[in-house]
Amino acid sequence: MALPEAFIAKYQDLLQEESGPFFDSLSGQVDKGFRINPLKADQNPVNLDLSKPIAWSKFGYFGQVDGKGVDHTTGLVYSQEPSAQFVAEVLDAKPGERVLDLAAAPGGKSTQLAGQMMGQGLLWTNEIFFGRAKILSENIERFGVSNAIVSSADSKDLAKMLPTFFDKVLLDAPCSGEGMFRKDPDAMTYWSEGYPAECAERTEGILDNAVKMLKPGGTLVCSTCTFAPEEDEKMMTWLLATYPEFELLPIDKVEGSGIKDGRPEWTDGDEDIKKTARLWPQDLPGEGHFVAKLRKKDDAEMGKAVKEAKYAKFGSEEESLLKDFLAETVPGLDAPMDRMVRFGDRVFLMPEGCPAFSSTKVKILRAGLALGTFKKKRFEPDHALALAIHPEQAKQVYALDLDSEWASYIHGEALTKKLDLKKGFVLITAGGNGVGWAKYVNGQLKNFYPKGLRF
Ligand SMILES: C[S@@+](CC[C@H](N)C(=O)[O-])C[C@H]1O[C@@H](n2cnc3c(N)ncnc32)[C@H](O)[C@@H]1O
Repeated sequence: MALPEAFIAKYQDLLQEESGPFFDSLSGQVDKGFRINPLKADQNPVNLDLSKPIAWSKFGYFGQVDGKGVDHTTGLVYSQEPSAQFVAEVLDAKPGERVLDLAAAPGGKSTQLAGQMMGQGLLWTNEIFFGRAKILSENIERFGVSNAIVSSADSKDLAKMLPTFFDKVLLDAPCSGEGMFRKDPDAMTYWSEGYPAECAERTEGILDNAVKMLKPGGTLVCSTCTFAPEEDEKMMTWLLATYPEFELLPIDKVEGSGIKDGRPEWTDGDEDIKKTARLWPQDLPGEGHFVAKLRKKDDAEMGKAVKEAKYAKFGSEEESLLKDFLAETVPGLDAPMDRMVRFGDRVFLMPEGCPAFSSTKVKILRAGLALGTFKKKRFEPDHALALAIHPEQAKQVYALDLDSEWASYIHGEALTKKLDLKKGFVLITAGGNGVGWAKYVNGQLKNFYPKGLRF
């Protein structure tokens, strides 16, 4: 791998005698990782080995996921580079909190935060580019997240809509990506000597909006996957000088992990910057990352109050259709009528304390848990519901035989089988977790696995 000459010169100068091991590590092997999803009922993977845990990630392991295997398809695992798994651990979202992931696609950190929140509270996950937001939304669905709003918006429009709304905000900034040179050599083609400064300018603009959405007393985590001080330590120095209501918080570097302090000498020399964290590929089995944790002081200004969403009541015919569906298909689901809302023909179970969607500039791709769709005199379950519930919440369940039935189900085929089931919807499971729906009719399980996902 030929590193850009200006990159070599820059890090020889910054790292001095450490630069040898640093450059050597960039031609070393890439360590792959994944996380187990604590939202799922059965947390024992079918095909993955859990013998190599990642020290800094509660549900993280070293290993490579098969993107077409049972573990990935049921949302039991999320494939994520080991160092990247440290970021959400630092934010440490709690059940019941309001959490924003501002630059979230494809969803590595958002799915990890969702696992910390265990379905309680509100996870707002945003991506500026609509195409990437769609991928984020699919990953949120596969992971079985029921309390997320997925949006596509510029941070300035989101900040107008949600001032001082969140307990915790993550900005995983779009950066110069130097930390990914080894994993993704294409990242080098975008790089030039001036690129980190350009990225830093963009990040300042995003941070101007991120800080507005955080409550007084709230926590902000900023991360990058670059080594560039312009986007890391210097960015934090800029933030603290521009927003004096913020202070740095120390990060637990997990003894023995190889995670290092930030470098005061690469910014204004203030020793406080050591509270930030650097993950270097020469020090640990992972790619390059930077993480900073900050607190907005309690006496910081509050923004204008954000209105809570109000939902229209269902007509009596629709309400009874919906109630019958829930009783006959997912009797174990806690779905109060006052949190259900209809968008077109689809019905969603909204997260608690959801704000009103008051800006047309903020496009909402997913709101809470999609329950299903009204079809004339019927109600059909949504694929998202199969991934979000545990098998014991469903009235009828059929566990696929992984050797003889998995491939045909995922391919969209019906299964002909005499089963002790009533006519109606059946949750199909694989490896102990929901993977989709089927309808049992006349000794046949009609396949409801979405056409766009079949393989
Ligand atoms: C480092 S990536 C996020 C990775 C993600 N957090 C994860 O863990 O999967 C940064 C994201 O910022 C988005 N982005 C680019 N320009 C942006 C801008 N001006 N404002 C907000 N986000 C932006 C990129 O499209 C990209 O998805």
